[in-house]
Amino acid sequence: MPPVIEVEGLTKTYRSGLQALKSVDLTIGKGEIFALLGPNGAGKTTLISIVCGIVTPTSGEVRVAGNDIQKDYRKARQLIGLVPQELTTDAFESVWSTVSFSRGLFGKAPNPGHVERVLRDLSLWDKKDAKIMTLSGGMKRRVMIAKALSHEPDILFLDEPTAGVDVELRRDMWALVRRLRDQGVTIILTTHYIEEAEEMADRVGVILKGQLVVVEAKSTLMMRLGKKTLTLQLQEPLAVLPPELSDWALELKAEGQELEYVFDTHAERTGVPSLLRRMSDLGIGFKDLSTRQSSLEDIFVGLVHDGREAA
Ligand SMILES: Nc1ncnc2c1ncn2[C@@H]1O[C@H](COP(=O)(O)OP(=O)(O)OP(=O)(O)O)[C@@H](O)[C@H]1O
Repeated sequence: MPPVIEVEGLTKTYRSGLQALKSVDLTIGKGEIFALLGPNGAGKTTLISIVCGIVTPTSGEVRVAGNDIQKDYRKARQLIGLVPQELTTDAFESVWSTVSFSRGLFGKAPNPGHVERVLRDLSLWDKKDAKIMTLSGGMKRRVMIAKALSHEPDILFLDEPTAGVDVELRRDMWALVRRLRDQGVTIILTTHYIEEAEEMADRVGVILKGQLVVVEAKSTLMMRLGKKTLTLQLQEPLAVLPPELSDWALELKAEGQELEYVFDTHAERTGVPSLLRRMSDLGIGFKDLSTRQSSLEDIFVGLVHDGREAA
């Protein structure tokens, strides 16, 4: 996959003195769906705003399809569609004219066929003559996406695309993102919703306090950091954990009826067979057992927690 976005040693210190990005390195390949995850204030918007040329970096380099975002700004910017977090559309314009106008801003010749396709893809076709101010919040968000796609960008940035939207729109957006990817568009989305990254992304980057702490293929991230939880449903409830089981990280749940053991699937010894043997020796029987792979959410919570502890 040839690189389409290259970020090297990127830092941003706002005038207030706040360091929002601390030497970020990141390469994104053509046609990837990349999710940038992080809590509020981590630096996600700052990072994408720099790549889109809205915020000036303090130091470092960013290239978009080989074009330096400062020296070759117009070339770089033309390749990018940005759907910002906030809705900023002209209330009095119609959907059709605002989307067509956006295309013109990038110096592209009118192409009513393309605008129609975009509006149809976003279920906006029957609203094409409606004034923006008469649309619902979800529809306005669709218009923002239509604007970002109006000039046929190779790269689409979605800054928290589904914050505050209903389930239906979220599903539509996911479907749209997949279609765009199939057409070869590279997609970078920022999100707080782990489920969004888990559902959509090929790779995930986690940003904490301006530092990109992890960049991994989603599947690798889940495997590398993934833990499994073993739940044993006990035949007889336990009031307390027997001291003989203190070698295992166990927790009693469901009023003593369940025993939960979290283990690392990649550890040389998971501790599961020895735990079961010891329980049998102690006469602690179980009716049923199940295991659950930790989700990206568990991983993320763990990372945020570790990040806070390290800070
Ligand atoms: N124009 C600005 N001037 C000063 N500080 C800013 C400015 N914009 C953002 N910041 C600060 O930079 C840090 C990173 O903000 P940023 O918006 O990039 O985070 P984010 O990860 O996108 O957060 P959120 O998920 O809340 O959108 C925050 O501490 C924020 O307050």
